[in-house]
Amino acid sequence: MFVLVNLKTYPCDPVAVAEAVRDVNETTDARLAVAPQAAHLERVAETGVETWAQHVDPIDYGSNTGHALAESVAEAGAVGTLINHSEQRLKLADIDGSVQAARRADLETVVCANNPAQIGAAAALGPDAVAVEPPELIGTGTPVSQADPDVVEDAVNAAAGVDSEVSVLCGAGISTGDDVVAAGELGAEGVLLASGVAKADDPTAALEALVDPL
Ligand SMILES: O=C[C@H](O)COP(=O)(O)O
Repeated sequence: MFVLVNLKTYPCDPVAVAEAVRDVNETTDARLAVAPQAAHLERVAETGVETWAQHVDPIDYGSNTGHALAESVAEAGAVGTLINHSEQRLKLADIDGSVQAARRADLETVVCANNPAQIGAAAALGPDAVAVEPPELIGTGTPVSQADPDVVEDAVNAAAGVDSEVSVLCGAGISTGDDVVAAGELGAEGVLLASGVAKADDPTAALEALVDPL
């Protein structure tokens, strides 16, 4: 299972969480990675953890003030990027452009979507993976894999119907090992989570509990 920890803009210490993700990754067969804010990418990548960006824009080098250029994100140490997170929604054409920009910079891609129909559309753009996240469950601690299993299964089927090479993650409310196991049983190859680790008093303990049953 792929466990991708998004730090959003939570007021956590990004390096401390990155070190926890790096260390717990050494103890498990699961693949763990962390997605800090753009301003923290370099410091996080220096810990040796697998580092992801939270977003890249559909742009090339040039006059694009305030945008995230895929090449710069890669130079800062990211090996992958989220695209179209529920908190950073893009138009379809811009999702396509961001996937292409990420590919140009050799960044792995996870395109997020609200529901199975959007997952099918996202999969058609050729990302490495898609992540289904019902917005109403994000940050609630109510896990999508248990509260809304149909949305995960339907997303897995929607992606498979478009491109069987695109793997499916699920996210929203995932915070325990049981939630991750449930996601796997529904066909997800990974989970995207944030508050369960970024807001934990002890991120290492939270991560250990997440991967314990895997
Ligand atoms: O990127 C992560 C997702 O939005 C899930 O967030 P959450 O684990 O706090 O529900």
